[in-house]
Amino acid sequence: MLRFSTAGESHGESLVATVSGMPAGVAVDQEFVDRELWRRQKGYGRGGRMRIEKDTAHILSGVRHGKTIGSPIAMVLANNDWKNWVDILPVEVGDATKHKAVASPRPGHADLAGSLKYDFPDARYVLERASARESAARVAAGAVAKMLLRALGVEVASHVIRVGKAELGRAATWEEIAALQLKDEVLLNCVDSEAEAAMKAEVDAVLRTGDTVGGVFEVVVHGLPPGVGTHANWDERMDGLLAQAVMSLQAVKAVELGRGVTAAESVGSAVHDAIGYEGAPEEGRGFTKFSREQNNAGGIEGGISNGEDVVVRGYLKPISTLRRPLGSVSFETREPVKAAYERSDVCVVPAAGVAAEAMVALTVARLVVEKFGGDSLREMQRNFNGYCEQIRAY
Ligand SMILES: Cc1cc2nc3c(=O)[nH]c(=O)nc-3n(C[C@H](O)[C@H](O)[C@H](O)COP(=O)(O)O)c2cc1C
Ligand SMILES: C=C(O[C@@H]1CC(C(=O)O)=C[C@@H](OP(=O)(O)O)[C@H]1O)C(=O)O
Repeated sequence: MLRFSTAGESHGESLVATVSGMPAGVAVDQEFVDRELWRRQKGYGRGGRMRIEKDTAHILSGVRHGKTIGSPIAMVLANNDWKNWVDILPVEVGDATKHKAVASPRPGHADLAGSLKYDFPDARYVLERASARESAARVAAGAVAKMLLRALGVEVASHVIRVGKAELGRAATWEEIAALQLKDEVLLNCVDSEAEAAMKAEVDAVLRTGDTVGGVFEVVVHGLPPGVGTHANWDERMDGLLAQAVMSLQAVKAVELGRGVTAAESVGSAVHDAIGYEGAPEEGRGFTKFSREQNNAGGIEGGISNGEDVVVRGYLKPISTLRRPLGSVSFETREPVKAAYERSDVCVVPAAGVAAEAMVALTVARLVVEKFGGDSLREMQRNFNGYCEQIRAY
């Protein structure tokens, strides 16, 4: 089984990611991993921390001469900011000001719920791990999953379709989304420059007023054959697994598959994707002779991939750290105070999209490993190609 986990606090020495269950023989491209990490750091609206960090994954194990060897892959990502925090982090309980204590919890962050749960006098202990700094480690792990998927012809990419009230307002093609990932400048990771300018204006507005803004990203998986995931058990359905994976990202508050949200207010005949035969789909890899003219299902029916692009949207709430903070209560005096403010992002939709690509890639890779098996990539490719041949002949 393909599994991954992360460790590390935002201002601790390093983040760690481990990935196990990868077949042997997958080429690991360090440049690709670091470019994925670079993409997660970008986007208009990020705070000062992104000028301090330059993320790179140091691979410690599981790779030899540039290829996976079937053993767990461990990666370390240094936190450059750590050196500015070494005297601060070993917190002595009680001295709030000296130790960057966060003693007036921020509504929307993990501060209050986490302090209550773990019996901490100071939310610093909680927010260090709650911080989306952790998503950098997920992106390193996701890059490895992407390299496995790529070896089978499956690609994962994302774009931004809403920031605040500004939206893309049209469907983007796979080619447009794929081309975005190659750009050397990232503004809001939107395929349309006019919509992107409107999104930038949303960020500028909150920058002026000391507020924050959320939005929606879309992750697309291209080239996945039908038959990955299963309807047979609730916890093996691809839709459920993707929803959990993307929802687990910091600040994501809703996940949509295909046109799931608008489908709820439409009639069936307007939603479902009629099935044709002998017409190769315009997009996709033409795995079978069955075709669809539209993809409202988002590439999944019955928890099983149907051969169309898998389309997952993540809805982000606005960032909770506000320059003009909401009301809170002091942990020390229990008096009403303004919530804590510290350096913060104001818009992270493009970065969250990149982190969600990683989560989607890891989820799809896990299901692909389960379906096609194999201890080496060669064995897996043989199984994969044999299955593709079988469904072509269906
Ligand atoms: C890429 C990324 C960067 C983030 N940066 C910040 C930030 O600078 N300040 C902040 O308050 N929240 C930030 N967040 C969101 C918090 O981490 C998140 O709201 C918090 O951990 C509570 O979790 P929840 O929103 O999922 O309930 C960021 C989220 C992502 C995905
Ligand atoms: C460090 C990252 O994002 C951080 C996520 C984050 C939060 O509360 O989630 C708060 C901020 O941390 P800091 O106070 O150190 O600036 C962000 O910068 C990152 O994305 O790599």
